[in-house]
Amino acid sequence: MKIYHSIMNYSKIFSHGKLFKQNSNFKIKNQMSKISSIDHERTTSGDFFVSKLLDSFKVPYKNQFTCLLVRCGFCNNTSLYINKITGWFICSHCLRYGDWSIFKSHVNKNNERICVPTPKVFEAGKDFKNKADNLMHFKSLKTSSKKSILKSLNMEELKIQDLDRIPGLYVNSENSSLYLTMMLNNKTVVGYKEIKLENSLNQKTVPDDCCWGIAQVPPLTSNHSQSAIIVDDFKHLLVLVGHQSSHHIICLPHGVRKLPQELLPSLEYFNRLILWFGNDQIAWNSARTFAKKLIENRCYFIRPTDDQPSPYLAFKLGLNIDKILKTADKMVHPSIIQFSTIRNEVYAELQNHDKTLGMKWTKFPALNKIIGGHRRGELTLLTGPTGSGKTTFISEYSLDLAEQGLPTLWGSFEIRNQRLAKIMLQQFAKEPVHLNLDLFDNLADQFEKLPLYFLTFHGPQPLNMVMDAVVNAVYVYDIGHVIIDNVQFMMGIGAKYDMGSERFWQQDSIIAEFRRFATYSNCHVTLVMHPRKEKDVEQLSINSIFGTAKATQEADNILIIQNKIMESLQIKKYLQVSKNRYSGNLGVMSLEFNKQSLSFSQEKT
Ligand SMILES: Nc1ncnc2c1ncn2[C@@H]1O[C@H](COP(=O)(O)OP(=O)(O)OP(=O)(O)O)[C@@H](O)[C@H]1O
Repeated sequence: MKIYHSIMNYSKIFSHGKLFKQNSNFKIKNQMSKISSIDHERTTSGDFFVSKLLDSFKVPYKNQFTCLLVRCGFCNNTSLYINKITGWFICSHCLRYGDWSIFKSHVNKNNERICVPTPKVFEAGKDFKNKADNLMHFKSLKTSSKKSILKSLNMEELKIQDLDRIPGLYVNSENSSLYLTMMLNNKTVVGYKEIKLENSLNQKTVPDDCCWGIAQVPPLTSNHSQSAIIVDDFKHLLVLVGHQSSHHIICLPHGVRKLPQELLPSLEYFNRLILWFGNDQIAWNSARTFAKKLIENRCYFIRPTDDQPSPYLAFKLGLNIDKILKTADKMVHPSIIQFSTIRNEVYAELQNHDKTLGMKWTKFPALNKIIGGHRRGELTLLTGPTGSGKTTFISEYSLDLAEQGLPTLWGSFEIRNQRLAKIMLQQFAKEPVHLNLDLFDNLADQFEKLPLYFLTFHGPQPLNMVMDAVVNAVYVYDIGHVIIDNVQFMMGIGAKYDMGSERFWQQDSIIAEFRRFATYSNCHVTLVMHPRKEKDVEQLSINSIFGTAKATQEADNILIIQNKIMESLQIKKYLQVSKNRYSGNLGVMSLEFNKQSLSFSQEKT
């Protein structure tokens, strides 16, 4: 079975800048053909077919954690990694890379359409090489310069000689910036981090969108150790290098924001990965999501309690780093557990009670009060009368979270992505963009940096196609929030309200599938649904949701946009929280619409 993946990152479209000024349809089609169409073959159970296909072509492979390792047909080294889930591949020696269809065309000798993969050119690596003439390796600096660097980083207590063993640490000639190289399989420089010493919070990763490597420091005691501690910031890496010597220490290029599949080959060597991120909810969620991608049974986690903060904070508070490392727990628990197994996790949740309530909306404080926040792994239903503003509201609601860094995937089955993006851009700009087109380029530059992705599906789609794209996006882009607008359009029943029993059954299976997906992937799913046809004057309730009771039973949260007709015949709107499984709090939030910014925000401007 061939399944075509249809995900596009809107930033890719905006990167052409003049979307609304030029012939947008043509540009978008062009972009889509590049980004979509990852040719997949899966078994009926949904597993990727790579290994089976390699078997059938008699291609020997070594089964690793996330990839299969094969002999490269171009350079003849056993250094070609194929991702087991997506089929994407790279040879760490000749740097040829591509998607599964390219690889497959090569091994399938009968195939007439052979695509030749091109070696990857790492622009950031070249850029670093150009800079290198003006850089000095940290190890070769004078002691006084090293001390002053540590002072700028507020880490004077670290021993200089410990930092000398970081292979990729450089300083510029003005002693104003540190550079930490990111390597693919410890061989090729593919990117770097630049840290301004006057303010170490001012750091950037090059390339910022998707770096294919990691920073890695080998252990002192034995180079054969296959255990690594993974951190999300260079400061944590420095602290750990100064405090322990038996594990490799790895710094991720994009912190807890994302873990691109392209850097997974660099982590294949390790059979034990200790994930030590900060002790906030975002870090904790990322650790759990990353562990799934890294293969859970080799992952251990430093649970985020007050006495186990991030490595840098632990160092500043004088805590015992070795002791904290010893608490690293396995991610995977057996099917049957006792309280002792989850005791630490429960303690961490109790200690971080406010953080476990979820990510707060900046624009909807009233919603924070009722629901607590936006939590991963939950299913939310949003309904409301036709034209009441469901799309407009959920667009702003999701944008608020994406602006705080939550990778978000939109499935807009009812309106075209261009229209949705236009709404979002107006909400982002807080003013009508069409009245001030000069703002467009600047706005689009900022907007394209948001972790927003859009399914290219429009109109009715089979559930398996949609789920396939969604599951793939979660894997590739670390999506934490999926929005489907709306379920009836996806099913192909548009605004018709007469559902036969088959339709009910179909909708139930869609909801059950998204429920399972949300729980398993620790990803929040928001489904927009039409209500049943009711008289316009009637207030909607949980029972007004389209379909059987399944939808309302499966949902964790139910949000209803209500129209209230005042005596003055004005229509006032409010959002009613009719179900909240987490805390049980129910309530209403008034919705004041600002037509200029298409916003319901309660934020004071
Ligand atoms: N509170 C409001 N007052 C006035 N206009 C609004 C309000 N909310 C949304 N709108 C406008 O109404 C139109 C329809 O909004 P929207 O598409 O968000 O509704 P919807 O409930 O998703 O519609 P549908 O039922 O067709 O899916 C849009 O032009 C939007 O700008």
